[in-house]
Amino acid sequence: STGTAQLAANFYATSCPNIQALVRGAMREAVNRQPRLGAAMLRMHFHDCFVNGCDGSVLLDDTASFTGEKNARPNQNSLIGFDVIDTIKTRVERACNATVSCADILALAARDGVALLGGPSWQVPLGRRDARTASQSDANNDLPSPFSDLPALIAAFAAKGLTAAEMTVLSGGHTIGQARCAGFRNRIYNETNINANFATTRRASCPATGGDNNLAPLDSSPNRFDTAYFSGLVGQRGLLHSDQQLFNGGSQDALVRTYSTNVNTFVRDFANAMIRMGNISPLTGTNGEIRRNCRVLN
Ligand code: HEM
Ligand SMILES: [Ca+2]
Ligand SMILES: [Ca+2]
Repeated sequence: STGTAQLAANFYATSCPNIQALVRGAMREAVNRQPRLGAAMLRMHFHDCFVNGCDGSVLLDDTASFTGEKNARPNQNSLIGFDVIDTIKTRVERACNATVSCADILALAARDGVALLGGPSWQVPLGRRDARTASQSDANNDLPSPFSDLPALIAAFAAKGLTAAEMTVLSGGHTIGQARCAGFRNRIYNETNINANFATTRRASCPATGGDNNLAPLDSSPNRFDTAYFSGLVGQRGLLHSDQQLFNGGSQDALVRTYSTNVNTFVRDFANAMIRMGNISPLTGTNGEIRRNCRVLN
C-alpha cells in the first residue's frame, strides 16, 4: 500500500548525480521524435505500480520460468516505448553502473513525459528496487478495464490505497495519448451518454467491425497535457466508457467540473496523486535487485 515507503528524491544524489539529466535528455529526444512516447511512459508507470507495486515488473520479457506482464490483456499490442527505457538504461548504466533501478527510471520517465507535453513537473521520490518476478494474471486482475463502471473503477483504485478523487485526477492522464478502436467501439455505437457529433466522428475511423487497432486520441489535444480531457467529459465526449463514468451523474461530477475549468487545481492534484501512486508497495533496502537490463533478471 501507499504511505509507508521510504523513498527520497535525493536517493541517488551521490551515487548517480546525473540521473535526472540523463532521463530528461533521453525523454526529450523521444518526445521530439514521437510525442505519444511521453504518454506511453506515463501509462507504463501506472501499469507497473498497479501490479505488485512500482517494481519494474512490467518491463520484464517472458521467460521460461514465468510469463510476464507484457502480454497481459491490458498491455498486449497496447503498451509502447519499451525501447525508450532500454535507451535510458544503457546510458544510465554507462554513467553509474548497477545503481539505478528500472522502476525508478520508469517513474522519472513518466514525470518527464508529462512535463515535456506541457504538464506539471514534480520531485519524484526514488529508491525503488526491481522485482525478481512478474505476474501476467495479476496484471489481468488488478488493472482497471475501460468497460468498468464507476463503482468498479473506485474499487480498483481503493485496492491500491488510492481514493476516488485520486482515481479521477489520475484519469486525467488521458489528456495525452491514444486508444484503440476495440476499447471504445461499443461506446461510440451503442451508448447514449455521448455527444452525437463526437460519436459520428469517431465511427469514421472505428468501423462497427474490423479496424480493432485503429487509434483515436483520448482527448481533443492528445499531445498537450491540459484540461481538455475534463471539458470533454462535461460535453459527453469521453472516448472510453470508463472515462465518461467520471461524469455521468455520480460522485465525481463536481470534481470533473472543477478540473475542466481550473488547470492549476488539476495539475497540482495530479502531481500529488502521481507521488502517491508511485509509492505503491515499492521494494526497498535489500529487497529485489538493481536490474542491469530492464527486460531480464540479473
Ligand atoms: C481509471 C482507470 C483507467 C482505465 C480503465 C484506463 C484504460 C485505458 C485504455 C483502454 C487505454 C487505451 C489502450 C489501448 O487502446 O491500447 C488507455 C490509454 C492511456 N492511459 Fe489509461 N486507463 C485508466 C487510468 C489511467 C491512469 C491512472 C493513467 C496515468 C496516470 C493512464 C494513462 C494512460 C495514457 C497516458 C494512455 C495513452 C497511452 C498511449 O498513447 O500509448 N490511464 N488507458
Ligand atoms: Ca509492478
Ligand atoms: Ca490534452
